Amino acid sequence: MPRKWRQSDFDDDGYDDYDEEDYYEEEEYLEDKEPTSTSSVVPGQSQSFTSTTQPTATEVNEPETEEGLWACPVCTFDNSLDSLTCDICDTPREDLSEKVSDPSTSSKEKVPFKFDTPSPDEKNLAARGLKKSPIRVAQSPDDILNGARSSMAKAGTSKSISSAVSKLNVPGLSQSSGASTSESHVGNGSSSAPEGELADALKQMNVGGDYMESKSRENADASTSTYGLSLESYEPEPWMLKDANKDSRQLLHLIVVGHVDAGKSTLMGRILHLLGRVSQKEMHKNEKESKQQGKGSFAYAFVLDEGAEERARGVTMTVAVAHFETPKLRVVLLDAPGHRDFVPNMISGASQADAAILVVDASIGAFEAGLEGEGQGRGQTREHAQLVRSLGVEQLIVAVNKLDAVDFSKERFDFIRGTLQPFLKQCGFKDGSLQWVPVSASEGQNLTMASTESALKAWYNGPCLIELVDSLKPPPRLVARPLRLTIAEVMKTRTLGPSAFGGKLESGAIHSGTKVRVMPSGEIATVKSIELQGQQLKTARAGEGVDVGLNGIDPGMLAPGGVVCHPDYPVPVATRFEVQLLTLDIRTPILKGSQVILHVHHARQPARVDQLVSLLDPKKGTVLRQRPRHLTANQSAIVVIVPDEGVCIEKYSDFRALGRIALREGGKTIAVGIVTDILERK
Ligand SMILES: Nc1nc2c(ncn2[C@@H]2O[C@H](COP(=O)(O)OP(=O)(O)OP(=O)(O)O)[C@@H](O)[C@H]2O)c(=O)[nH]1
Repeated sequence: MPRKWRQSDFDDDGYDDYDEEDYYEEEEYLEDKEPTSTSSVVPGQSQSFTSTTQPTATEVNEPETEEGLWACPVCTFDNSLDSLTCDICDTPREDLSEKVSDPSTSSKEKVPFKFDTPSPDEKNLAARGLKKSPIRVAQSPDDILNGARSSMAKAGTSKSISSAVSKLNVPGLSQSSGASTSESHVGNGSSSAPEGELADALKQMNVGGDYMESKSRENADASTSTYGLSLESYEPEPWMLKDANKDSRQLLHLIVVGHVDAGKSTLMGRILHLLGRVSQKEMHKNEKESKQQGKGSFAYAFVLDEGAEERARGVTMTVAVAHFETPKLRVVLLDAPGHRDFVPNMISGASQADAAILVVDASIGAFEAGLEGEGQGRGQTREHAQLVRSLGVEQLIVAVNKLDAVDFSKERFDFIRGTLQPFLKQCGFKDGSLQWVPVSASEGQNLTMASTESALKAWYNGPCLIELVDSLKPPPRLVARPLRLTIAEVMKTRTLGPSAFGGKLESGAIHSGTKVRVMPSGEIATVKSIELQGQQLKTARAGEGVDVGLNGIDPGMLAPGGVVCHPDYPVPVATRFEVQLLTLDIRTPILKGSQVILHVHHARQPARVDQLVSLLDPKKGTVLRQRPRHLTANQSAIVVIVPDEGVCIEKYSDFRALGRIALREGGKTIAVGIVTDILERK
């Protein structure tokens, strides 16, 4: 029933020297702020969960504003009226926007690096937009479509749709209006204010020589894209928005991460079984096979661990994909491998995720091994938490598993929570986006209904795991942006044909017959058919994970890490780009010329650190030093990366999902970062 991504299983850069220490021990560079809202689930209340699997079109998310709250125009978070800026992304409150300083006179310092907070250029954009026009985000998808239709009727052109959409300022739907959100800002030209801001910041840094030369070269290139059109000129077609809100359930990609053997697959296998997504026959088969292999306790894990080697070793190696539904959500479940050898596969899965469950093993010694680590398989609780946050996941459920092994002890649960919470906050998870739940996967306790175990009931009457999942909020979907469909795996099936792939629509939409450009090759192809869980779809929109068959292209042109795009608005294939990095707990300094493995969405390839541009104060973001000689642990810096081959990448401020990177070396993640500029492209 679950699907496996068929990427190469092992990281190719060796693992034996993996070493873990406390990250961020000295410098808390990620600020903690207390958000104002938490789970909407009523403690103790059980809900029914269906397991229907009919694929439907993606909905457009609908930000709502509740009384006594103000909705952030950028991230849609509902803030208390006491907050002058958004608790999530720091955007100033609308009615205070007049007080936002003019970007042209604002400080040219780089702000502290925080994932998913606006970059300096995003902040300026938001500030300008807020000044120009009040932003209303509480529009329903129907309103959006009606507005778009009436605009269209008046003008009789598809152009009106984009202007109607941009007027509505719905995150993910707005185009290039001044009031656009960080996600909807689509400029890449050198003339844009953010670009000027960056150049000014770089001048302030007094960066000279070849670096500035290549910057100005890029600025000249950037005014027109590879195929002659700037992203700002993009207009969505009517079919992209039609029926976009057909399904009342919103789509959520949920990744399950955690240290090896924490019980991730067992937990998810058990949940799928309880929700009726695994037949009795299949379960009997799993029980029989696990017993035969002397691994009786892995019967539920075998629901997701389908590979022969995975079953023989009792270790998840690739990301398994399964689906289930809750009252509010259609959940795409991504079961990630916990073993350190398969972290690259976990990164690939995390780059698609909207939210995560971090599974922690409560057994004595096992929790400690996941966090601090001794011996071979150490510290993936730590590494996974950092990676999912750095890859854009904000909402995290911590499932404290195997509580049966510690007699459902409240003290043990409290100890784990007390130990892990400060670290997760340092990683950038806000208190309000963190939820904790005690569970036992093997005993089936507190998963889809309240626990029946008296030792647990004695001290816990909060929501069960699936209720917490139901309370997660899917992000806005970028339906009205140019198509970006990342390729996760390449396949060949009877129905999809020889040139087929599975991947996620990060933006835009496709239907059969759509012409697309496959990057990095630049080849044009036609969409033959689209499938979701083996069933044909006419249209797929941003947020969907689908399988797509193409006509008119050689299968050799498709590879994981590629991106299928609108023919006129292809993703840049960068050969040199600038990133704002955070180094992790590294023992070997990063030098100019250091060789690394670059990970971005599903792409991974060797790369070189070409320049160390500046070292930043991790708290203030101000430049501490230009051209540092090396980078050590827990530092923030601007660096230039040169991949061995061109890589499909976007500026973080243009398309977040394609602008987050991780650098690994020697089997260890050494730095995470965001793309701030593309300096050279193919
Ligand atoms: N006592 C106890 N054992 C559990 C529980 N959940 C899982 N296990 C056991 O833990 C072992 C590992 O479980 P898996 O589900 O394979 O763990 P995993 O985290 O998916 O492993 P990887 O994906 O390989 O990292 C198996 O023997 C399970 O039976 C639990 O709630 N209680």
